[in-house]
Amino acid sequence: MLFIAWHSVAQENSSVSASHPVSKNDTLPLTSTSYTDRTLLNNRLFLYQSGNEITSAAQAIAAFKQGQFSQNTAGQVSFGFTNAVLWAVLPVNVNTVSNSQIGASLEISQAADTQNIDNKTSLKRVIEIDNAWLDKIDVFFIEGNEIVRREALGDTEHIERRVYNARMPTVSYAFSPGETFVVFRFVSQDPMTIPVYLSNEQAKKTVMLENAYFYGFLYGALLILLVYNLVLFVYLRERKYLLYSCYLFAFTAFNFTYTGHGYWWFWGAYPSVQQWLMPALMLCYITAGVTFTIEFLNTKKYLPSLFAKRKLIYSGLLLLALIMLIYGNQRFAILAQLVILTSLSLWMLLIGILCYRNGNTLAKFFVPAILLGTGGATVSSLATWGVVPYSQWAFRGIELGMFLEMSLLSVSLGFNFKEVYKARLSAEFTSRVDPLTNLYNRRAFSQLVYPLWELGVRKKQKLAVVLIDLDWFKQINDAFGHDAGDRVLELVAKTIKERVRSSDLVFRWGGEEFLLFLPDTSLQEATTLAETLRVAVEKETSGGIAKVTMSIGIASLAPYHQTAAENEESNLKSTDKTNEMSLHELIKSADNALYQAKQNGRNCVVAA
Ligand SMILES: Nc1nc2c(ncn2[C@@H]2O[C@H](COP(=O)(O)OP(=O)(O)OP(=O)(O)O)[C@@H](O)[C@H]2O)c(=O)[nH]1
Repeated sequence: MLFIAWHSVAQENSSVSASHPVSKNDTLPLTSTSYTDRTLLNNRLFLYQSGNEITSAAQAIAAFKQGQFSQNTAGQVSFGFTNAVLWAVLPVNVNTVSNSQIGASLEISQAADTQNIDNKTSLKRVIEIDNAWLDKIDVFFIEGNEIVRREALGDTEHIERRVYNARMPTVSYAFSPGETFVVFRFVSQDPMTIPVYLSNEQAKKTVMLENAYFYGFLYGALLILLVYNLVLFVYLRERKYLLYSCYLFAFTAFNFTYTGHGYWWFWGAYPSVQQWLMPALMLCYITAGVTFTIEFLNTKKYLPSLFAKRKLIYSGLLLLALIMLIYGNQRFAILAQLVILTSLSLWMLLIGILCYRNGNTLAKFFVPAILLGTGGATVSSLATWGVVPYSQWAFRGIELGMFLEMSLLSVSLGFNFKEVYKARLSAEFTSRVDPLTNLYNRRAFSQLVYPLWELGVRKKQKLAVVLIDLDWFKQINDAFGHDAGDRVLELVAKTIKERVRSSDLVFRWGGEEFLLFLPDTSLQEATTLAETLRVAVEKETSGGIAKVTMSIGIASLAPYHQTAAENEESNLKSTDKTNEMSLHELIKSADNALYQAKQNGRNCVVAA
């Protein structure tokens, strides 16, 4: 049936000449129990790399049988950047007769692995090429002299051409008893890393499940970090968080291109998109990395020379994008950007170190984070180039490294959040406090007093306002200097603050004027306190720079007995304007009393 299905496709290639039989040792002996686990097959492949003379699978098999292919005994996985076509042959032998052991294992009862086609028992296996970015992958299955099946698995093909639904190019085949040649033809402008795996269906499913967990965890974590940082951006309005989210997003999108998730899930129906998305998203990732580094490390402050040149850097990236577009060669684009990607990591590292040396505490997270990311990416690149032995974990180095990098950067942004929060609290505090006397300033008045005022009025409590003005203070300044005047003001503030209740609010109301807001205090109690303060300040200052006396005016809110209707109305309008007016009037009244105290010869207390 497979033969019929693919016969028409294979017409041009269908005659295979067999001049020299292949030695038995060269073939892959396949039994129902062999190669069930996922096995890297590269050392069983025969390779032909000497040029582009071979143009069809038939020619490839002929050349193979003439001994023009050489066995990949080193198990080579990486073939670098090459425009050349790479042909590979995998000879497979399902032996049912001569070997009793093999024959015995070929029972129909091994239903998962065997299949009965035309009364012949076949062995079903899955061939997987563990690289999602290869442009063209043609796989031919040749039995006898016939090409019985051909699959086109590269990412320049429409995804619907793939019969096997998997992220990586995969084909499932039932090998008939006897000899089958699997011929591969690879073409790509990207780095040619070609790990070929053989397994049974179950093992393939297990690997897919493992990958689903791995990428589920990776993308889940990246998504959480992205949302977390977006929320922080909305809350804190700090561009750092937005840029970090963009950096995360750019990495994830770029990752989608080379892991094959993008092709598998999104743009498989538009294969030409994939070819340009890879360099385009790599460029986005680089730009996001540069912008994030400049902002995150606050280079404006810690490395101003770099900050001044940032436009030059962005222009360089734009120029690169233009050259790539005009040059129009994906291979060039990928190569150029791989060079820049490596430079980017080293650049980020260098900027991190310089900013750290210039005192940026955030850089102490940034440097190890970039080291982790770069380390992972380097391992992956080296595995891609074949410098370190290929393994799935080496291939995933970039993702693991980036995950660690992103996590560490998130920790540092959390740390930054704490710093920003502390700075904000301190800014809020300083904006409400007078730096000379450490008393509340006038700005803090409405924030602190109105709620207490509203509550006091509502609960019909006693409230008092005390206005204090130092006498002849100008003379102290004139006689001893402004600094000496400041010391006196500090001493007066301290003396007052030490003698009031913690529930009382003390404000520096003007230059040498203080206001005390005393909740739950009657006029009588406020007068007693004012008298105490007047005496204390005179006493405390008499031994210092200059003796200071104070004039004090007091006003109080006698419990304001509202009628039931008024009460209900003020309950409804808790921010009733009349309350504000009343407070204003109360202060005015204290001010009048203070004026009276000045008129009475100063150094006295007058209650309104
Ligand atoms: N050293 C110092 N002086 C201040 C400060 N704020 C206001 N002053 C001074 O306080 C003085 C207030 O002078 P006046 O308003 O004439 O009042 P006065 O000399 O205290 O006289 P009376 O209030 O009438 O008793 C001015 O000389 C201001 O310069 C300050 O923060 N430090």
